[in-house]
Amino acid sequence: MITKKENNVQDAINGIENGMTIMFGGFGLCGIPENTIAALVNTSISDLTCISNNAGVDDFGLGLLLQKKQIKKMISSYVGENAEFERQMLSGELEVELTPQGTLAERCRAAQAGIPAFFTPAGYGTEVAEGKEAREFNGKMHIMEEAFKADFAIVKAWKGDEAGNLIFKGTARNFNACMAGAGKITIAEVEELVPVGSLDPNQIHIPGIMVQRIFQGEKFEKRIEQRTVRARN
Ligand SMILES: CC(=O)CC(=O)O
Repeated sequence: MITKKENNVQDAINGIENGMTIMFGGFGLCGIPENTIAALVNTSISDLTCISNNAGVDDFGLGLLLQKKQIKKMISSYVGENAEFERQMLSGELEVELTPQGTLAERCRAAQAGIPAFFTPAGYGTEVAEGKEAREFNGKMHIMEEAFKADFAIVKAWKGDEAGNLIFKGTARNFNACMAGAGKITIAEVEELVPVGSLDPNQIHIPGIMVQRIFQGEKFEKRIEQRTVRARN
């Protein structure tokens, strides 16, 4: 059996370089690959294009990479809770491509499944449709969206084994499930890395073939409450 286990996060991120396109799983502050993000923050890697549902908050998630100005472009759906993101976008320092949330998910899933493009009605007649092929299906206009092309996909799971099989917990499944296998190399950080054979095959959400590198994260924060409070204020 080929082991995909990396001994630490530094080994897991080997090969990530300036200017690359990287997908990050997570929704809200749930299921964020935070150990990998922390390791990237400790490098001088810059000019990244990040594909992620959100841009984190000021002190968590992709917000940490934004603070260090390591991101050149964000492709996201929901970006409303990060002051530094807003500042960089309005000043023109950061390129931003906003995309409907379902389209974002499907562009990941298409990349995962090897489907080059698909048609969706979301965004037709808006700025999102600019420059895209439009076609009518069943009396309704659709636009063509292309699968993402990412150098790395970085996901967070609850449990995984050395063959890369993954189990997510609760809502942390979110974008992690459609991003696993959607980059040239998928890195999975897990709360618990277990020997092959110890996961119940019926519980596995992502088969190991989608994952090239796996490691056990050292520290996972519980941040849901903090963001709920911020959002209300
Ligand atoms: C509302 C959302 O789309 C959640 C997020 O911040 O990812």
